[in-house]
Amino acid sequence: EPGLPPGPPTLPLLGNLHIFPKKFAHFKWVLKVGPGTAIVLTDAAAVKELMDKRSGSTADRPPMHVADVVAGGLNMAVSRYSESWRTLRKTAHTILTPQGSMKHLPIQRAEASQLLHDILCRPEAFYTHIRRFANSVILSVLYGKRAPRYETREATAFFEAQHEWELVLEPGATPPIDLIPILKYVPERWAKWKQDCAKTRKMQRKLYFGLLDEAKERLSQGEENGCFMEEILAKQVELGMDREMTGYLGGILMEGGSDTTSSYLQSLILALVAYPDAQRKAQEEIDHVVGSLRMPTLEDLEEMPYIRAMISENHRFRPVAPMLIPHCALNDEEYKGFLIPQGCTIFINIWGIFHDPELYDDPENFIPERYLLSENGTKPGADGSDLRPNLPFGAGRRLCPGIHLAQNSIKINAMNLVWAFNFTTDIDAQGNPIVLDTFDYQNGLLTAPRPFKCKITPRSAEKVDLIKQEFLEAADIFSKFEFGLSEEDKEFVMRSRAKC
Ligand code: HEM
Repeated sequence: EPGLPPGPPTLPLLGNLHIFPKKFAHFKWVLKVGPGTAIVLTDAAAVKELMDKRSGSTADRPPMHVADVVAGGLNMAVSRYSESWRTLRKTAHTILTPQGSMKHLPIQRAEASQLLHDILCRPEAFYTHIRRFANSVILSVLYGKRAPRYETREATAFFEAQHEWELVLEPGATPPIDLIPILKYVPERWAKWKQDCAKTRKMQRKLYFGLLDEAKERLSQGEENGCFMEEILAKQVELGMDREMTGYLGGILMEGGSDTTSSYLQSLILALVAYPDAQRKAQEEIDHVVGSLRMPTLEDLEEMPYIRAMISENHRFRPVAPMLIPHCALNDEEYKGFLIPQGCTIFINIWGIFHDPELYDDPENFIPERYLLSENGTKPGADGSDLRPNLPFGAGRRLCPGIHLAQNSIKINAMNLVWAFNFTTDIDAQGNPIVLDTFDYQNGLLTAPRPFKCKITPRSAEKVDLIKQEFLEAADIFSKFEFGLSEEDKEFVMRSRAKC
């Protein structure tokens, strides 16, 4: 089409939907998605100009009928640029400020100490320990109620609801309703997608509103513990938040905060195993700054440039959301002579940017040192001025509102893990090393490494003692978040403490 950037030829109706990459995408130009146009930005200068500077024009999301059916348009991450989105977003910001997020540091640290302890007890289950950690932190921060086990009722209900939701969202899972709106009117008995949406809606509502009501109940009983929902409930009218919005805000923050944080940490472990030199350097640094007689604290990170570089490198190497979440143009925009038409979908291909050999030396390898050379890790002579450290968290007005909370979790755990353990290649039943494939990732908007095997061993007896001690001391903090635990949960809590 005249004025649009160059793109591949299109098929009638479905446009380029058939070639839309399901795997890690690394592509540049325009795709036609149905009758609408989709533009992929793989250029930091374009992201800065169009997504950051002209964010007022590019902060919409593409229409998504299934999201309206499942969450009544109140799922903040995919909802249109609307009055209700602004209210949800403003409410999230009032609580998730840098200071607000620091308020939750004690429970984040306590949960991080359980993560170390869980890994110590059952290293082979590290992958689900991490998932539990991330979910329990966000449950505690939002609703004041933790999940001591991966199998704890709320954690399971969340993972199951999330799984259904992801199935609904998977490309090809639903007919192209947003392109052919008449499909909306097919009766439910002939439209499996409608049944799937109804099921997802039911599961999400049961969990989100159930947790909200429990927090409300505890508040009325004078059992508050400073969680996010208590603050919202106290200011509900002033914030313009009704019950529906409050329920769905909790839901999206849980969705946004759970598997993203765990994906990051799972990728970090994958990288540490695959790049033993980087692991060794991080360990040397932390041993020098922290030693074996105490656990690391957030303040220590200031003295650990290598570990800070490793954290940035992990975001670059395996970004959790390689294409962010698609944006949509509210107005026609022009960029370098090309038209970005109103209503077009905009993918921000940060994967492509982060793996651009023009910007990075040897981009396909995990090399923390690059972030010691320049703030954005770019190679000598390359212009990195259009990049910014929080690019993995999104762009413009859609920038991740959970960024401060997420960064605290990442920092604490990155330090803890390299301080506590050696991560090495495991061997299979025949005694051969299990070589990890650092490309073996789950597909989707959000990605995570598929479960993988590695060997995790504590680095010293002193460290084992410190982990146990810190975990025992965390019991006090946990007790404020342990409500309505099942018998199995209680037994696990007792048993794991006794094991110390
Ligand atoms: C490693 C951790 C995390 C990463 C890498 C991450 C990344 C992202 C990205 C890339 C987006 C899309 C931004 C865009 O479209 O431009 C996003 C949106 C969002 N994130 Fe996060 N996130 C993380 C953790 C969290 C946490 C802990 C929370 C909640 C406390 C959260 C809540 C959200 C929400 C609600 C949105 C939707 C915002 C909107 O559309 O207005 N995220 N995140």
